[in-house]
Amino acid sequence: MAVYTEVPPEELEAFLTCYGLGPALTFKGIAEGVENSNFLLETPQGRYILTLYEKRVARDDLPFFLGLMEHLASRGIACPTPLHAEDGAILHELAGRPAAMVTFLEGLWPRRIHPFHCQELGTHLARLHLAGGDFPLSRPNNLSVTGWRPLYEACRSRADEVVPGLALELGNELAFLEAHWPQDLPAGVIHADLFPDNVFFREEKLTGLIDFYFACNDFYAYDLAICLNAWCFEPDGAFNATKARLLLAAYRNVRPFSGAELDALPLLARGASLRFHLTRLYDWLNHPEGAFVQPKDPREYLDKLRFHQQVRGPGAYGLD
Ligand SMILES: Nc1ncnc2c1ncn2[C@@H]1O[C@H](COP(=O)(O)OP(=O)(O)O)[C@@H](O)[C@H]1O
Ligand SMILES: N[C@@H](CCOP(=O)(O)O)C(=O)O
Repeated sequence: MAVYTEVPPEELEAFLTCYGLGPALTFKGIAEGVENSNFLLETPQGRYILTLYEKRVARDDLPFFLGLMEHLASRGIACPTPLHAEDGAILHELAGRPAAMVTFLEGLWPRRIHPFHCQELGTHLARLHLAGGDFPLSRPNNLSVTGWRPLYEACRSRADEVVPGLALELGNELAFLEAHWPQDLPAGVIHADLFPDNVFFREEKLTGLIDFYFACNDFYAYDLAICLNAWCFEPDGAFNATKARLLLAAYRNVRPFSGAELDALPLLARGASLRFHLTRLYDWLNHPEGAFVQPKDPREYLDKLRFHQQVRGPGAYGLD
């Protein structure tokens, strides 16, 4: 359940008045999500999502995230559009937290991934990358290679409680990635967390991309590597090369990638595996007793990492 902060009704009413909206016909906390408190709001003017930003989202990053959504939406990307209040600002305060309202997107995220989902995703990811090309703000990826060692060090002493020998295995992988991480692939704004629960579909068409709160500037192909991991493994852990081929082929129909990007994919996929393994491992080892958000299993991403360590070239992802 991701409602960390409750909103008193009188504060909500005053907040909505600032947007020229109101009154709330319904106002419900949304159980899904991890980072922030989200509410579905119905008003006579339509449906909106109200988000209160919790501790893990830095306030200074909010202009980047909200500005990016506005920029992408204005270029036809199916993402939430932030609402401006009557004072012109997007970001306000509610119940003691930074707060914003965005448009509601139709569709549902897929609980079971079919090949057509991967194909649609590839097309829309490439469009997102192109549309972000002239976004004027930038934000470094603090969860790229330089961010992994502090996370590793924070987990190291207890990692073997999760998998015997894990601290050594991760230490070796980290050293390898630090030594070989690419320097100069094509880069720009990436989503950086485009998991199935952040992508909505209706019938077989993609209708929405949400949750831009890890978006940053990094290699475009790293975003693809994140998606390969999140969309192209079956629940039993097997890699599905057909899904990967559809994802990558649809992407390159819109934004062709260079030979260097293609060659780097196995390494980027290892890095993307380590990134999500480490954040999950940290949360697994540090979540408070009785917390209402269940931490995700870090072992899933260890298995993905081990798969990519065996890959010898992009052919394993269904490409030539
Ligand atoms: N713009 C939107 N339109 C429709 N539903 C949304 C929208 N934004 C968020 N949601 C709903 O809220 C849930 C949590 O949102 P998300 O951004 O993933 O939260 P968190 O950042 O806390 O992980 C989503 O799974 C979805 O059900
Ligand atoms: N996608 C990450 C966790 C981030 O959660 P989200 O609800 O903000 O997408 C993972 O699976 O580890």
